[in-house]
Amino acid sequence: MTSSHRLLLENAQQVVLVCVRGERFLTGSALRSLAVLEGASVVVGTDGLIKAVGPAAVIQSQFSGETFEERIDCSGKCILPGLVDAHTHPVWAGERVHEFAMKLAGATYMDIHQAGGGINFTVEHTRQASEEELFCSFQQRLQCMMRAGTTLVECKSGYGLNLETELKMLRVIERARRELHLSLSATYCGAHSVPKGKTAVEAADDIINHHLPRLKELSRNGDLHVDNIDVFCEKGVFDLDTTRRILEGGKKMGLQINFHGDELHPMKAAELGAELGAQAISHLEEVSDEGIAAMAAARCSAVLLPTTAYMLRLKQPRARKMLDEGVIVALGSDFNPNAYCFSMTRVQSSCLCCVERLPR
Ligand SMILES: N=CN[C@@H](CCC(=O)O)C(=O)O
Ligand SMILES: [Zn+2]
Repeated sequence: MTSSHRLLLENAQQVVLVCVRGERFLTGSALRSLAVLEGASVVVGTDGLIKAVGPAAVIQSQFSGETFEERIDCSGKCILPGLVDAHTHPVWAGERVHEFAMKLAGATYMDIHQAGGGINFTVEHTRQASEEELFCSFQQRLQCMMRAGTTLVECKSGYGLNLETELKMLRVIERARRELHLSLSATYCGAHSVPKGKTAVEAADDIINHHLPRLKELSRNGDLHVDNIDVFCEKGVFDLDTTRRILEGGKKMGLQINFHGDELHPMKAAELGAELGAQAISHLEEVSDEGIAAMAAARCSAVLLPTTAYMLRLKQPRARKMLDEGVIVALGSDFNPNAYCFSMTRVQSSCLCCVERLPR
């Protein structure tokens, strides 16, 4: 009996597989020899999963007599895996274009933040927005990302800070996970900023005593799927101690640690993340040498955000040093109202600024 498949991508000049031995990541010198097949075909099954990849002649004989809903002649073309955007803040209301003028006039990210703008401005607008309104703008943003080649997006909450709005944002992400054709990783980021009227310690207590237990309950019932916990560990936001308490609380309920660290000031966030078994730490413009070594040993991924460093006029993260030390390096667009970039190919080309050339 002949079986039917969704798609045959035939005879591509190149198929980029990245790795062929089931590796979850490549580090160090392995990054110099990506797996690339010349003259190859790909078969996609009716479930949307890849059924076979191999030399065009082999695939042709293996699948002769079988039917495909669609066949695409890929001669002269290159097939790439979908791009992964490992850090975004895509659910929000309230444009912040006025901040660009402030930055051009010399204000730093923290000047705007401390004057009540930045994240605080977005929090006020996001609290007022309806769930439907947030979903519609989020959906449009995800479509722009998909058009730019992204197929998996890490999406953070963090513009609510109170439980009610954090849950509203997570429900919007949950709905997109169920309704849209791309993969999402959901991150609870209730410690994105210290809410007005609270100290960082009070905000941390509220998260640990109220937010996390409610998230646990909703996850247990299958109402929400949250994968990661995040904190903005930064001078004037959450210091190392409050960051540790919040991350440990999240880890205890089964969330992966994936947080903002060592962005504007050296905080020893990388050292903390390595100690806590973090899955990933983002930014790292100010990471120490010891932090890099600790991340490499702990197999903790560095999520670099070169377009943000460019837009905020920060120094670029030391990607070459991280790669040479064996750190797992990933990239993110950091899409947010202050860093409006949908495209991972744009991020990749900006990253050339933070990776010095390899010696030949
Ligand atoms: N640094 C903290 N969070 C975001 C910015 C969010 C915002 O400015 O709204 C970042 O990763 O760059
Ligand atoms: Zn961020």
